[in-house]
Amino acid sequence: MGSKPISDATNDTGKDTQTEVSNKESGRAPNPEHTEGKTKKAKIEQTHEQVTDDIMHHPDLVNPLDDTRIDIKTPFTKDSQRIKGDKHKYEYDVVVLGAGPAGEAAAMKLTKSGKKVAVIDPREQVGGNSTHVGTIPSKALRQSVFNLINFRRDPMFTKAMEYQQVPLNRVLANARQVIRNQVTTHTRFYERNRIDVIHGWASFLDEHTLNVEKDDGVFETVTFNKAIITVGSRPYRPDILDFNHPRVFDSDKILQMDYVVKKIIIYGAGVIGCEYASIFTGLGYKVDLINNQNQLLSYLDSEISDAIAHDFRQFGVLIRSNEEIDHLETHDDYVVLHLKSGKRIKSDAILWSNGRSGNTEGLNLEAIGLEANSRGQLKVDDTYCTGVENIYAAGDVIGWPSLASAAYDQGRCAAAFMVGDSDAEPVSSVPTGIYTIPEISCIGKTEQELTDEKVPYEVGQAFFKHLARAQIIGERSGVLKILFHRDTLEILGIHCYGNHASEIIHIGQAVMKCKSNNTLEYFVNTTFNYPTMAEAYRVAALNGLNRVF
Ligand SMILES: Cc1cc2nc3c(=O)[nH]c(=O)nc-3n(C[C@H](O)[C@H](O)[C@H](O)COP(=O)(O)OP(=O)(O)OC[C@H]3O[C@@H](n4cnc5c(N)ncnc54)[C@H](O)[C@@H]3O)c2cc1C
Ligand SMILES: NC(=O)c1ccc[n+]([C@@H]2O[C@H](COP(=O)([O-])OP(=O)(O)OC[C@H]3O[C@@H](n4cnc5c(N)ncnc54)[C@H](O)[C@@H]3O)[C@@H](O)[C@H]2O)c1
Repeated sequence: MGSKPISDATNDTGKDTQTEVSNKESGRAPNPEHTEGKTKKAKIEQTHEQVTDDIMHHPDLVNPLDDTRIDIKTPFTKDSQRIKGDKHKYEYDVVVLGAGPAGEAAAMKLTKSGKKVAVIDPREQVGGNSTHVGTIPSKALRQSVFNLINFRRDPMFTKAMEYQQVPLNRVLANARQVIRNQVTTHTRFYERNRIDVIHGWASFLDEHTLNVEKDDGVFETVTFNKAIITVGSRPYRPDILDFNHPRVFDSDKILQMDYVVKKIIIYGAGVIGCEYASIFTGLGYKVDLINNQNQLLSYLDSEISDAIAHDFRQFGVLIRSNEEIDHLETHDDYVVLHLKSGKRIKSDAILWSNGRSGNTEGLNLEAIGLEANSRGQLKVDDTYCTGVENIYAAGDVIGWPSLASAAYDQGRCAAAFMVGDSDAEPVSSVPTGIYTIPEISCIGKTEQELTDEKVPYEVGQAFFKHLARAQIIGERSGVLKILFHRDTLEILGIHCYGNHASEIIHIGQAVMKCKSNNTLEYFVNTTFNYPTMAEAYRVAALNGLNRVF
């Protein structure tokens, strides 16, 4: 049965979140195949008739001046070839479950490889949790808050502007617009690539059949030769908390917060907890950040972890380390968090940000002989194949690293393995990009790891406050650290703290990827634009070389 799990109420359909943009609002006709399937099929058939065997032309390329079709010289899979697909008795060559980044990348790779593809998702819009409740709204919200902070800091405006707290859902106005734009862009990708998007909850009937439950309670079956499960994840909700209470939030529900608070508890100091700590302090809230461990984001380079903890304290975050929830007391206008250590914290609201679970329980995995782990995640091999040979999985539903960036690449790779690409490689190295204020980004090894492995490394540092560009744009804190082998000068790790860190890291990543040229000398022997933030690499490289004797 493809019934929606009750605990998913706010997560996966996203219908009751205010970030969901209706088709009406976005000005786009609803896509569902169940309402327009016949018309679309007719259109596709018409296009096939227009494709003659001797001329290769793309049906989407039309000369804007005279409306004639533009011939293309390179080989192109004609629709007539594409929709015939592989030789089998099923409706689709491949069905993709979930239209988030992993599902989209898989679908695009498959359709470009000549497969007939359908994507199933219960949301009315494509984009997945990433676009509707995860990456996109949180990053757009962060940008609005970042702008607000800079606005308040600028002496030209501070006198004129009486600072007031603004409810979160008002600050989200910009995020809603970004979501609309993203949905429009991605909807076009599916349309242009002639991928059928079916709206409904998918669950397995057997290894080649899905049951799809539509909004109106109508069920439909879809048959497929192969499938990719990219159903993503949702916030983990422990039974001891009542998420229906208006003062208890998770990272999905927080986007609906429509009242102003003075103080908020964030339980869980992972990436989501830390990013929201920045957002809330930027809005002027007092934050109690409850960390189960003794260090913030303990997998980071410890200097960077110390730096973010220091800046959080400066901005009014009270970090409470090594704490664990006992229970939560809820009242109409406040909550009290009771910790196992005996502490009690009173606050206007609580944001629970302690982990996520894979969306597998509604999939009826038993019907295909698969089982998810205790976090709802699926196990896959190096080709993203599950234990069932025609069923693959990618993105958050397989666990590591649970990032939109990696989900997209995993989806594309899973599809590449599925179609037998000889150069396909699983995703193995992913940079960290944490959008706190300031940002954090890293790639490669940390000092602690290199010390444990007894690698003779050295450190080169550049502090943003000394860079001309940073001074011009008003960056006060930030550092770029390059860790390199003191004998070979090979770059082993790059750690960046400061605004634009998530962009800056990619310069170093590119050099590290060039195996034979991966040395610190690249940054010394290359002229950088001036003034730029990228200049930090040259400054850090020279700083590091001065330590080598
Ligand atoms: C607050 C927050 C901030 C984040 N920030 C970042 C960031 O800055 N950078 C980054 O890289 N990552 C970030 N992430 C992580 C990122 O959002 C996820 O890694 C990404 O969404 C995973 O993509 P996915 O394709 O696996 O699944 P999702 O985006 O979760 O999409 C899965 C889709 O599957 C659908 N689905 C579920 N069940 C079914 C079913 N039975 N049948 C059909 N469809 C189904 C869902 O409706 C959903 O649309 C953030 C996450 C959160 C929560
Ligand atoms: N900028 C970014 O890249 C970004 C931003 C936000 C979120 N994310 C992704 O979202 C994911 C969730 O982040 P988070 O901060 O909520 O948590 P997290 O994954 O960092 O974990 C927080 C804590 O919850 C525990 N936990 C995780 N899943 C659990 C489950 N199902 N049941 C019980 N405990 C569980 C973990 O062991 C950990 O102690 C992360 O994997 C992160 O990669 C990324």
